[in-house]
Amino acid sequence: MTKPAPDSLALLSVAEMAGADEAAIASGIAGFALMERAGRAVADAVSRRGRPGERVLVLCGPGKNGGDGFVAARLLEARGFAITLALAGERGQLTGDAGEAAAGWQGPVLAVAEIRPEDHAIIVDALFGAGLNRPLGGAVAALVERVNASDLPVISVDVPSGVSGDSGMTAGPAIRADETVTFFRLKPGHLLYPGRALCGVVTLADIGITAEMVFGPGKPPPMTFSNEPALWQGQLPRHEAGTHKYRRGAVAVAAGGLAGVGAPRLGARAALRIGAGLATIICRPEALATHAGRGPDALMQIAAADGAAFEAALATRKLSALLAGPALGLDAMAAEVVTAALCAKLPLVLDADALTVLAARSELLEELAGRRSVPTVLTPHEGEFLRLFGDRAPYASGASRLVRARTAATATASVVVLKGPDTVIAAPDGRAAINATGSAALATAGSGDVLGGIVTGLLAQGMPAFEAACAAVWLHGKAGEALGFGLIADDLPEALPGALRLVAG
Ligand SMILES: NC(=O)C1=CN([C@@H]2O[C@H](COP(=O)(O)OP(=O)(O)OC[C@H]3O[C@@H](n4cnc5c(N)ncnc54)[C@H](O)[C@@H]3O)[C@@H](O)[C@H]2O)[C@@H](O)CC1
Ligand SMILES: Nc1ncnc2c1ncn2[C@@H]1O[C@H](COP(=O)(O)OP(=O)(O)O)[C@@H](O)[C@H]1O
Ligand SMILES: [K+]
Repeated sequence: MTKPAPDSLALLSVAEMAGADEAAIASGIAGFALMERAGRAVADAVSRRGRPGERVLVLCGPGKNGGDGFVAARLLEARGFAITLALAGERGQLTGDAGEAAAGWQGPVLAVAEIRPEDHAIIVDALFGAGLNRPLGGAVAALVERVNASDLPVISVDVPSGVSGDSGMTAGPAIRADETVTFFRLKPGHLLYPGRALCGVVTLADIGITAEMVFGPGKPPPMTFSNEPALWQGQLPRHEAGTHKYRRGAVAVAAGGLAGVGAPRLGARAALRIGAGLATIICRPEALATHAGRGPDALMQIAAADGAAFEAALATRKLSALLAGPALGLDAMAAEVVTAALCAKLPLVLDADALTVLAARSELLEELAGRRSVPTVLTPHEGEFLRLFGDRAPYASGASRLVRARTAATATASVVVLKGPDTVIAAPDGRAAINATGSAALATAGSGDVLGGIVTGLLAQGMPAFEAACAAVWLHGKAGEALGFGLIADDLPEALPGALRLVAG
């Protein structure tokens, strides 16, 4: 039995956050007390950026997000800030806790159409949060455009107005914040683009909701996480002094012909760097001499002329995991290799050409992967995902990356790594993690081949598939961060020892 994932890394959907609020209220905290603390956290964020006497514009919406804004306005005025407060909607609309918060504000309430953001030093965006249910329109949309054009510091309450907390997506205009103050736990929309970029710095505030209230005994465990080491660090491979190379795991990488000797080698090199004991390239006969003439010398190579020879090669190498895809090719032999790989009883990573070979045949993948008793990991980027699963519901590119990755993982009984600046890792059991390491420096040829090799190397060492994929994505990102711009994919495997030191126990 593995330890459950730490709830501190949980990302809560909007509905789960509403449940957390209810759980807190059921345990005896008044809803208004939560709002009071939320408003105070926002006021504190403003106080850290500004000085008393400065003009602060507080934009309030008609729901509880607006309620937080009214509380912040009251506290900031008491601290000596000069407040302009505008309300999107009618004061009479504000009910419950938000009504109580509005009643505590003694100052004038202006209409949004009258507001000139540029007359202020700081803007608080408390227009819409978890309750956003349609695109911003009318006077509010126009105000949002004026706020964004003002270039003034904006602090958003919970999420930038116009951003979905569940998906990070926008369906119309949205606030571009410098800081977003949110409560208890982050939401997926804080980590998924474009939400992540629109949030600015995210500040997580304690408003009195405790983990015990929300995740205590009898409550469903969280299923969505921020990809941090605490999620998988305990499952990283550990090797005792007496180990030997086969115990550290033997990786094979299925390669193509002469046209693509680089990509599989990047994968194999990464597998060795992450700790696999051996790595062998299985290539077409015409590429064997070229592979043999290239470094590193630790790599081995054998030739296979057809699918049967490939299967035979898999059987002779005491293998622990297989990577198929980088520069595999798209011909009939590549298709045979992919089928053989899916039928072999070996933990498997399918990337690049292997995913394209299966393009628009996701039902074949579902059938073959569904029969496997050992882990399968798919590592598509957006283009490969689209080719494989198409653009229809529930995979349509208009749907959240989190939903699409999860749906694909369940359908294919595989761990799906949907790559991008906000890579999503999803397991067939419903768990998912969103990654935040890395930078645009990783958007370079061969970077994904290295990632495939890292996952394979961790699988070869016996790490469970979801944790292996999460660890690989995080470490790949850290290797990219350490190298920065100027990196090429060849550098990434060499930066893995440094990234590993960050998490070595
Ligand atoms: N107990 C709680 O639930 C807590 C909630 N808090 C705050 O409460 C917020 C959620 O409050 P609500 O559920 O009231 O939701 P919101 O305040 O986000 O929005 C509510 C209202 O806006 C309307 N609306 C949605 N999209 C619109 C659009 N595009 N144009 C015009 N109107 C639109 C909705 O119909 C609804 O009436 C959180 O984001 C957070 O800021 C905090 O006070 C902390 C405690
Ligand atoms: N802007 C970005 N920020 C962070 N990581 C990125 C960014 N763009 C790409 N990456 C990462 O770089 C890798 C690129 O992989 P892939 O698209 O398969 O490239 P290739 O096929 O050239 O190897 C993925 O791990 C992806 O998550
Ligand atoms: K907001």
